[in-house]
Amino acid sequence: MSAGPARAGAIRFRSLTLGYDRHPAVHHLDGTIAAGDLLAVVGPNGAGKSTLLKGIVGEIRPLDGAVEAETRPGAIAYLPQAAEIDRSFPLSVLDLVAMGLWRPLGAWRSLTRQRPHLIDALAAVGLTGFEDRPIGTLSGGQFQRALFARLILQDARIILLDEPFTGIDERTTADLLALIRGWHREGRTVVAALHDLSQVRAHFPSTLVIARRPIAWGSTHEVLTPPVLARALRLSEAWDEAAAICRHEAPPPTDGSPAAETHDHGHGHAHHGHDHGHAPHDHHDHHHAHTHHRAVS
Ligand SMILES: Nc1ncnc2c1ncn2[C@@H]1O[C@H](COP(=O)(O)OP(=O)(O)OP(=O)(O)O)[C@@H](O)[C@H]1O
Repeated sequence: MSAGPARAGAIRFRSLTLGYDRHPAVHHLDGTIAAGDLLAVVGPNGAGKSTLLKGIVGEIRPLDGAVEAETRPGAIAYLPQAAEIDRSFPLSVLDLVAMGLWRPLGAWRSLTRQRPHLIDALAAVGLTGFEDRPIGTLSGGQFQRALFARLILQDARIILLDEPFTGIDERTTADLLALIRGWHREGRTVVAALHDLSQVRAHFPSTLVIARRPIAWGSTHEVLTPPVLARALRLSEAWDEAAAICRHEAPPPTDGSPAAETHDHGHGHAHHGHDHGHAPHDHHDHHHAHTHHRAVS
């Protein structure tokens, strides 16, 4: 891990602890996602994968430590889990995809000149001719394609995907994986929370295994081993939801260094809410010592 500010496209964690209502959900994560990495985040249900992505994009603020990434508006694109996206809003496919241009253009600028880009993005996801369809009439796979078209237009250097293939048909999954590989070839940083380990092995060169805390981080073939997965499951099952105590671990290797499991070193310390003293969703608390920190590269 380098000592300077996070390089453009890189994401650095400094003893990061994230949580809700003062209960930590991800503990003491240290390390750097290298610019241009294609990283899978895997772990049992409730392991903190979604929480980590929300912490990176700044939707929730650290209880402790920091995330450092590029601060330029639009530098990070984030696709939440399908369940978190409201499809009942009366938007056309074109309107939905055009939202990807809000950052570069502003919400109310004319899209007329951008229409060719929108049409190209729809073609890239196999939705040519769907421009005027209300989003509520799309199948799950078609809706996910439209969201990927929006990501194309966002043109972000860092792309975060939360379970992008859950409930999605095989053909759509294959097409969207091809888009992700294209983003990787373009040098973008892609981080995806995933649960299909064979998919991870086939398409993602690096993997971070978490179970509320980092278990292993490195090249996928070194990380996705039976002992690591068994340990993640064991720790996850043993997790006490009510606990406000965590154990600090040695940081896992990052940036392509050989994978290794992380180990407890018995340094338990308190994570009581009053030690941190702020509501995680209060984005206006400028006085708190542990604000979400996104360093300019
Ligand atoms: N908005 C919230 N408020 C309170 N607790 C939450 C909230 N969102 C998540 N949690 C809790 O944080 C922990 C981590 O959840 P998270 O959704 O990050 O896990 P995950 O690995 O993405 O799980 P899954 O694979 O089931 O989606 C869980 O105990 C969950 O109940």
